[in-house]
Amino acid sequence: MPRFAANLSLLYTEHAFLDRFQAAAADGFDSVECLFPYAFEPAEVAQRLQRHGLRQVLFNAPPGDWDAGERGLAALPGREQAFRDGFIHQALPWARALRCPRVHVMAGCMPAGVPRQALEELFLDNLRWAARLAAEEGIELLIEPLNPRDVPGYLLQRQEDAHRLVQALGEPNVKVQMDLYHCQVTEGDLAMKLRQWLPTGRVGHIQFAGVPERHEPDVGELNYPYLFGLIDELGYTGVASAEYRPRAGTSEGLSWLRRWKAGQA
Ligand SMILES: O=C(O)[C@@H](O)C(=O)CO
Ligand SMILES: [Mg+2]
Repeated sequence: MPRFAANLSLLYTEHAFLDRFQAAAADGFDSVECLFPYAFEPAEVAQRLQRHGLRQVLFNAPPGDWDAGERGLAALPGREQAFRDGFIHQALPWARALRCPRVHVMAGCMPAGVPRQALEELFLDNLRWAARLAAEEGIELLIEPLNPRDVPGYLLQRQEDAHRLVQALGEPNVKVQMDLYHCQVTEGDLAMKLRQWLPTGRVGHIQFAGVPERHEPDVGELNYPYLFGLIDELGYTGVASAEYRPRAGTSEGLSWLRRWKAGQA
């Protein structure tokens, strides 16, 4: 059975952020992730993890000026220093403090007038630099294709592009974050995509949500019991994280988890 984690930036938003750890543990999760923890102190988040017996499995490196529309800096010309500062002074210390083994590095949205190849080259340079620092601490970096309906203009939209870049980079601690919600919106044919990409060993983390509204996995067009079974069958031993916007209450919407666990017992 995949190890399920709860994304605390999207789940449990009925609670203040620091109280979401307790709520996730009470519902039976043993692992959590979040997007950006930087408004808090690493020690207070580490304390919540410890108090509730949780493992932090992922968070994102600083994405730049989110309110101004930035969605990552790693492929943005002119933002090299900001990316590197954020990685060294925020992402790495946070990963250390939370003993978190993975950091998602967002590429950014394509600026007008810059050829895609130049952006990819810059992305690779920044990733290589960050990957070598992260490797010294046993940390894995992830890159994630995002769908163009939610994040127009994002550099990485398709699984094949993320895998091509990870292969070109050749750093063993850089992998793909395969978000099945984004993948279904952009590409569809999810079972075949899982069969194509999981055996490569380049998928370092999975996330999921219902499509099209990004609610619970049992709401919408996808058949998650089948997909979870396939993920197991393909031998994936990593984490699968619930990254969705609950329709009406997080705990109330966890029947997909209860059903899956009952079926596995
Ligand atoms: O899918 C998402 O939105 C996240 O995993 C993420 O990191 C980008 O915001
Ligand atoms: Mg995601």
